[in-house]
Amino acid sequence: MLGEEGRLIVGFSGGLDSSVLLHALAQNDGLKARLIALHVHHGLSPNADVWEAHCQAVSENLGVAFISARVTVTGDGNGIEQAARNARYDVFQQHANSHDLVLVAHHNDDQVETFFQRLFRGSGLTGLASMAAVRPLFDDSDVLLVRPLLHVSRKQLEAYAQAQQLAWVEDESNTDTRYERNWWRNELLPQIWQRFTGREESLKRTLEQLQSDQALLQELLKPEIDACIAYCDWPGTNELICSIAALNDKPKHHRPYLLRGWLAGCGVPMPSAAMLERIQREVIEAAEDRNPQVVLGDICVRRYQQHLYVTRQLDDVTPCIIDLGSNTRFPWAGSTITVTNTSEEGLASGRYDLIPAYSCVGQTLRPAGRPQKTLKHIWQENSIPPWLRDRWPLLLQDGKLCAVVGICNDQSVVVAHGYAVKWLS
Ligand SMILES: Nc1ncnc2c1ncn2[C@@H]1O[C@H](COP(=O)(O)OP(=O)(O)OP(=O)(O)O)[C@@H](O)[C@H]1O
Repeated sequence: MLGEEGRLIVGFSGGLDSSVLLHALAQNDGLKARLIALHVHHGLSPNADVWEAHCQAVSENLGVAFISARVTVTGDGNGIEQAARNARYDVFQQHANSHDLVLVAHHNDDQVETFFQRLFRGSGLTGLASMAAVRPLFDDSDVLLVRPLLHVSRKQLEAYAQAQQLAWVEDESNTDTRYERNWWRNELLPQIWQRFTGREESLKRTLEQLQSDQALLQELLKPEIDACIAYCDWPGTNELICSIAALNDKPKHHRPYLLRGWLAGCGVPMPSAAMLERIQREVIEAAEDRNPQVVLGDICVRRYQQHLYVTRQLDDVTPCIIDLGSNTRFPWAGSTITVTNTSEEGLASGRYDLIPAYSCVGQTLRPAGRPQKTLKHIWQENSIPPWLRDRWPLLLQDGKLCAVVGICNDQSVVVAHGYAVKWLS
């Protein structure tokens, strides 16, 4: 899989698994020159600095390039595990390019733990198929994440580490059974294997079968999913939207699979059957005149003009004064507004109030050569989705509405050399 220019970036925690992976790869001189040990310092453990120093020392001993990246992670319980994983994968993405492979040291015992965790979450085929040996780092990423040790057991890794006299760090949280994975690992799976001695191979085969069933299903569904998907560029909105007409065109029993495929493309990991059912009943089938929505964790699925959208929670906005003559970028509702000089007609430089539309009730605006417009007209004419209307940024000069950012300017403020204003997502 590795092209001539590619590097092998190993996610190196300093634990047993990634220590074995890094050591084994470094035994090959050809690969060693292309190896990078990438450590993510999550700052969650009081020992985080010690682990980082350990990883650096091991890498140097092996003669492997080492990078450490510090991240800030917040949350609690299982939430913090997910937040740490997300932060880690963002770091992997930042350090890799499309020629590189990112390697992590998940092994067969991890795979089995993942399977049982998902079984008790009511996952379907996609979830139960557990971790893929190779997949894109993110759905829209051109970097591959590879798990070369997925068929190797923890016992085999321990045997290798002992034979090679490797030193590794133990994450003290690994014994904390408040974390779901640790409970499976330390409490239940040992009992299962004691009762079903030698059955690891059967479970391995089951998982392989589930993976190939899943791959086949994805291949067969891809053309149908592609037919349902369109692109949009609203701020705070995932760029993939789903056409309800296209969805309804497909057999009813295909629709949950198509919704799942669309949501996976939006980076929403494995929604449950109950969530898909709610999207169908409360959003797709809601009355015509409604603006239905279903909240799933920190995202929201909405309907607008016969399309389904995934939106983030939009940040609050505070009115501010901006100077178009000097500044060019302003944070807004988790987005950024850019104001650029243009030779086309635009706004005169000077000081403006930038306010969200909800605090500008009743104002009207007259685009050049057109009749007076209310904000409602402007939203409708430009198909602005309802959830963005209240937060849309408006520019006021001396208390008078002069521009709906990125959409239109009032004729009174148009000058020959001005500024174009754009709301970036
Ligand atoms: N701090 C870290 N820095 C770099 N890579 C890491 C770090 N922690 C974990 N990894 C990589 O991820 C692999 C899996 O680690 P771990 O099982 O702790 O992570 P996880 O993403 O929480 O996995 P799971 O999905 O199995 O819970 C490790 O073998 C290692 O390759």
